[in-house]
Amino acid sequence: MADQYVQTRDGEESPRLASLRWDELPEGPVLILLDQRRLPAEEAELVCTDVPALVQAIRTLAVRGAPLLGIAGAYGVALAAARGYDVAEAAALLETARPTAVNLGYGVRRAAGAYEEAVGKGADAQEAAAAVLAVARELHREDAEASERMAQHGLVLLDELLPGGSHRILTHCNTGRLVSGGEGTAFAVALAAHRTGRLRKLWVDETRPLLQGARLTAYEAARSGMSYTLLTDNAAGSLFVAGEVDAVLIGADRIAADGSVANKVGSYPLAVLAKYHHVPFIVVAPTTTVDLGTAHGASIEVEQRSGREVTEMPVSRAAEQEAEAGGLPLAPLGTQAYNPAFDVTPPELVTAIVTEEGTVSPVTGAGIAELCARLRR
Ligand SMILES: CSC[C@H]1O[C@H](OP(=O)(O)O)[C@H](O)[C@@H]1O
Repeated sequence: MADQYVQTRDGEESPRLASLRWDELPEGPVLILLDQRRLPAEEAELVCTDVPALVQAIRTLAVRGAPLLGIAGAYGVALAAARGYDVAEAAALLETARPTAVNLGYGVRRAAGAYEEAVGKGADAQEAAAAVLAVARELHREDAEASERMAQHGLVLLDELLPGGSHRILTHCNTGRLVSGGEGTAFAVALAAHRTGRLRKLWVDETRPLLQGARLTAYEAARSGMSYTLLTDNAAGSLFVAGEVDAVLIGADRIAADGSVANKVGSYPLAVLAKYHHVPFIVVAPTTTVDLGTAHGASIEVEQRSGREVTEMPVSRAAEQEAEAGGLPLAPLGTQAYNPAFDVTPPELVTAIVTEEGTVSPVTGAGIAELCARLRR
């Protein structure tokens, strides 16, 4: 499917696009991805028939976003099992495709564990593959349910923090349906506010260099009929000065045990601005993003990406030409660029962390631990 992007009629939500789906074709099982590199100009699908193709899709952000990476990783293990590839090898490849989002490793290990358990109980290859697919589908469903619960917890928090019920929310990167089994994380809260008449404006940071905000969040906001305005990342400060931001809502890729939050680069400066201007800075993430095994934010590995993402503007071209061709130069040839994909916000700058299990505020290690303890009850 390569439909041209359609503008949503005001007030109507366009049908939900599946960011990822499993299918059984005559030639075998496949994982079909909505290629997020081509949005918003083109709703193109990417059909993955093996794990290397899925790893490449993850590395190039054809499929992206912490919760969806966990789901994609689990389906990748299911694809390996269903096609008779070495599952342990596939899991190792998938788990290391991108380093920062903890969800990826969680989804892969949960699926690979189901395979090992099935084989250990005497399952044959087909039965073991079915067990893995069942876990991938369970993870997909759990994330959709988590998304709904985060939206409700987020609405309650906004009502508490912002009486009056007409919110101007600034968001960064993309945290909607395109990164989730459901309606997303931070964007799901904004969507719930929109649906209940509480959203006055969604301010959308473009999110350089890959423009997840301009290309994806604006696309999702348009399809949802929201009132939204795009801004360059460096314009956010003047919005705070103008008193135009009631709250910041962002997602997360990894939350350390002390409450430090790794998220798309540019999140930390927003947290500092929010603190200075006494604006709530709210992180929305499922508990699959919490990593008690990482004690502090300083221990989170921040993915460093190619400088070409900064020095070149991708030029839309047929997917098969994507790999070798360069983009439109934005800097002199040979310019070196610093391109961390994420930054880390310390807990003292975070007003609250909203998860499907409830909200942690103030954000402390003890609060994070208590939240995770609820999971084990
Ligand atoms: C729902 S959290 C999504 C999270 O993932 C994004 O990173 P990327 O686009 O590189 O996968 C960004 O950090 C978002 O907050």
